[in-house]
Amino acid sequence: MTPATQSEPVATATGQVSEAVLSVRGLQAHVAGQQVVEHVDLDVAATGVTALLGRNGVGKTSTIKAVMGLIGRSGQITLEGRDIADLPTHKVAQLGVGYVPEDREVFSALTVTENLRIAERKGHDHQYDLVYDLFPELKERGSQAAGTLSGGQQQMVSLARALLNTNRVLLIDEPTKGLAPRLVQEVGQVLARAAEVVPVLLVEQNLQVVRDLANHAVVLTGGRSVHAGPAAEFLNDPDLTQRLLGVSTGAEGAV
Ligand SMILES: Nc1ncnc2c1ncn2[C@@H]1O[C@H](COP(=O)(O)OP(=O)(O)OP(=O)(O)O)[C@@H](O)[C@H]1O
Repeated sequence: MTPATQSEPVATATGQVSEAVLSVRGLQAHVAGQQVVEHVDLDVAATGVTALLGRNGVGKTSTIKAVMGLIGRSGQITLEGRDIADLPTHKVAQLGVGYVPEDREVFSALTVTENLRIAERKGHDHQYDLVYDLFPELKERGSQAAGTLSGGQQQMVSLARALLNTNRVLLIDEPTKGLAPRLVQEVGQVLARAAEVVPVLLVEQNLQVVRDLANHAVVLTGGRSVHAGPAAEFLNDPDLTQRLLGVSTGAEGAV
């Protein structure tokens, strides 16, 4: 008998991923009466990291917020084939869509441990072993007020809160923003380990981090998805990155 083979996500001719945990089609979203997402199609691959890229203000954060139901949206959003486009945020989270917001949103006055406790989702297993294995420092600093942590440490708390619950997919918005190079590397390593247990949609401006982590890339311009395909292929095309991101990336190793 032929052993069963694990199927790998394969990019189709249109650049979409044939095996996706989360799929978005024709997404539109509004903030303060303004249409900030015009037409986004994207697939988050069932394994590894899918990067959501684009220049400032093209709608990356708004796309993620729209998936979470945090801003008004229309279009198709499916999680493992289930329609979640009309669900409120708490239901989307309950179904296993984890969200790590750009501004980290830790509760400053609460301790690190309290920040984790408050993130425990009802009806889910809570993976404290995984979290403390990834972030030993958070155990050591359990009784410290989160507001007194450094930016990098607060980012760890934010990631840990999402990883605590068993997610089907994690949406992570600019986790390395404003961090010193050493911390960028540290966060990158944590993300790599996180992506071994849960597929990730990652908004990230640091293209070296994208190069290190992402298998697939979706690129937005002006609220629209305009490119999807293998991340390495995209990053190795200096003309395309210049046109879509405004930066020219070179061959392997040079971002
Ligand atoms: N609360 C708001 N009120 C008005 N306009 C907003 C608001 N939030 C976002 N926008 C606008 O929506 C557009 C998309 O913003 P969004 O934050 O989604 O882009 P982004 O690609 O994530 O940008 P960045 O990379 O700078 O974080 C921008 O033009 C932004 O100015």
